[in-house]
Amino acid sequence: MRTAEQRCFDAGIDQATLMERAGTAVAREAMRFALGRPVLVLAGPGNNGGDAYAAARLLHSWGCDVTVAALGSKKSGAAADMRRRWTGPTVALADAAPRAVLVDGLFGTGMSRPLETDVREALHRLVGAADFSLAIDLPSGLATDSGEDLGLAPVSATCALGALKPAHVLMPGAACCGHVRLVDIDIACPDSTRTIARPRLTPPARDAHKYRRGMVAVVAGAMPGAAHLAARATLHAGAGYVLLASGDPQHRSPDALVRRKIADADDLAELLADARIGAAVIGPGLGSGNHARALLDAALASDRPLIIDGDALTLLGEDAVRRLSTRDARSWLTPHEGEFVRLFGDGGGNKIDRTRQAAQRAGATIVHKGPDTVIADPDGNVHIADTGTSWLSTAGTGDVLAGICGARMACGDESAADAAIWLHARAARLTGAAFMADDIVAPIASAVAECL
Ligand SMILES: NC(=O)C1=CN([C@@H]2O[C@H](COP(=O)(O)OP(=O)(O)OC[C@H]3O[C@@H](n4cnc5c(N)ncnc54)[C@H](OP(=O)(O)O)[C@@H]3O)[C@@H](O)[C@H]2O)[C@H](O)CC1
Ligand SMILES: [K+]
Repeated sequence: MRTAEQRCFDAGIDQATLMERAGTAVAREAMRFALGRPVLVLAGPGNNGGDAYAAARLLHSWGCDVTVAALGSKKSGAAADMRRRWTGPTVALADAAPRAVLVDGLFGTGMSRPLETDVREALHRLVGAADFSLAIDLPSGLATDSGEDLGLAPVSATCALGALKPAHVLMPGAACCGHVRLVDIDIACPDSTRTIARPRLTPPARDAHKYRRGMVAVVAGAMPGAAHLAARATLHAGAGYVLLASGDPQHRSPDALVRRKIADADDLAELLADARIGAAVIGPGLGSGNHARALLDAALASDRPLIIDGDALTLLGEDAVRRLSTRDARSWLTPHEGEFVRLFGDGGGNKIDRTRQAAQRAGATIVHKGPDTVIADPDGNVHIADTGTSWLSTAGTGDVLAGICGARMACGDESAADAAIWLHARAARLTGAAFMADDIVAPIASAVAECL
C-alpha cells in the first residue's frame, strides 16, 4: 500500500485527493446503513482521522446528523486540512456519547503499538453501543501486517481502502472486520498476493478417456477410512479413474473405486511407475511406523506429482525442505498450522510471509490450511481463501480436501490448488451445517458444476 501510495504522489496525486476519495467512499457506505439515524464519527490523529473528517463533512452535507469524537490532531498536512474543513459538532473521544451508527476513523495502517487503556475503553464503549459500526480501512487497534489484536473492537463492516491488507484476511483480524468491502480509491496495487474466487473449470474433452482425464492413486495405511474418504472425494471432484492402494483391499462401496493391493513399498513403487497417474495422494490415515515411512519414501522417490497430507507431513517433519527440494515432480503439502510449524518452524512474519518462504525453500506448493487458508507456490505467488465456513472444522474434512487436490491436480487445472480449496468450501456450504466429513463428498460434484 505504501509503495502504491508513493507512486500516486510521484504521479502528482496528492494526499488530500486520496483522502477525499477515501472519505467519499466511506461516507457513501455509512449513508447506506445510517438510514436517517444519528452518526458518530471517531477521528484519530493521523490520515485515518483525515479520512474520517472528510467522511463526516460529506455525511453532514447530505443531511445526516453527525458528531465527531476527536482524539489528538496534527498541525499540518492533509489530515489537518480535513479537520479544519469540518465545522460540525466535535467532542473529545473520552466524553462522547454513543450513537446508533458509528464510523471508526481512529487508526488505520499507522497503528504501531497497543492502544492505551483509556482509548481502548472509549472505543469499546462506543462501538459496543452502536447498532452498526463501520471501520475506515481497518478496525482501530488491528496491526495491519500481522492481523494481531492491539486492543481492537470488532466492527460490523470495514471499508478496505485500495486493497485488502493482511489483517483483513488473516486471523485473528479477519474475524473482527465484519463484512469487508474493498473500496476503489483509484490507486494501483500490483501484487503477487490475491484472494481466490470461483475457478473456471473445463468439462472433459469430447474424446475424453478415463485414464487421460485425471487418474489418481490414493495410498491407504494404518487407518484406511481416511484414505477411503479422500478417494471418494477424488471421484466426486472430477477425476476419471481413482485407485485406492492398500494392504487390505476389502471391497467397500463405492464400486467405482478401483482397489489395488500393495503389500509393501516395492509394490507402491511399481504402481507409481504408471505414467498415466497424474497425482498420488499420500498421508490421510497413513500411520507413523516403519511401513508408513517406507511407503512415503517410495512415493517421494517416484516421478508422480504428490499431494502430501496428514501423517505423511508428520513423517517428513524437519526433513521436508531437504527431501522435497530435490524432487523433480511437483509436490503439494496441505498442513494445518500445527503441522506447518513442525515442518518449517514458526518464525518469519505473518502467515502469508511464512507460507511463501516455506514454498520457495521446499520448491513445493503449500496449502496452509485454517480459517484463513494461504496457498503459496514456489514462484512466490500467494493466494488466500476467505471463503471457508467454520463448520469445516470437523474431523475428516482435511482428508476430503486432500482428495479434491489430487483430482484437480490430475485434471491439470491452471490454479489447481485454488480450485480445490474453493470446491471444498463450496461443497461444505452446499451441505449446510453440523455435517460430518462424509456428507460434503457428494456435493463436491455440484460445486464442480457451478464452475463450468
Ligand atoms: N494508503 C492509502 O492509499 C491511503 C490511506 N489513507 C488513510 O491513511 C491511513 C494511514 O494513515 P497514517 O497517518 O499513516 O496512520 P493512522 O492514521 O492509522 O495513525 C497514525 C497516527 O496514530 C499514531 N498511533 C499509532 N499507534 C498508536 C497508538 N497505539 N496510540 C496512539 N497513537 C497511535 C501515530 O503516532 P506515532 O507516534 O506512531 O507516530 C500517528 O500519529 C490509512 O489507514 C487510510 O485510512 C489516506 O487517507 C487515503 C490514501
Ligand atoms: K479505523
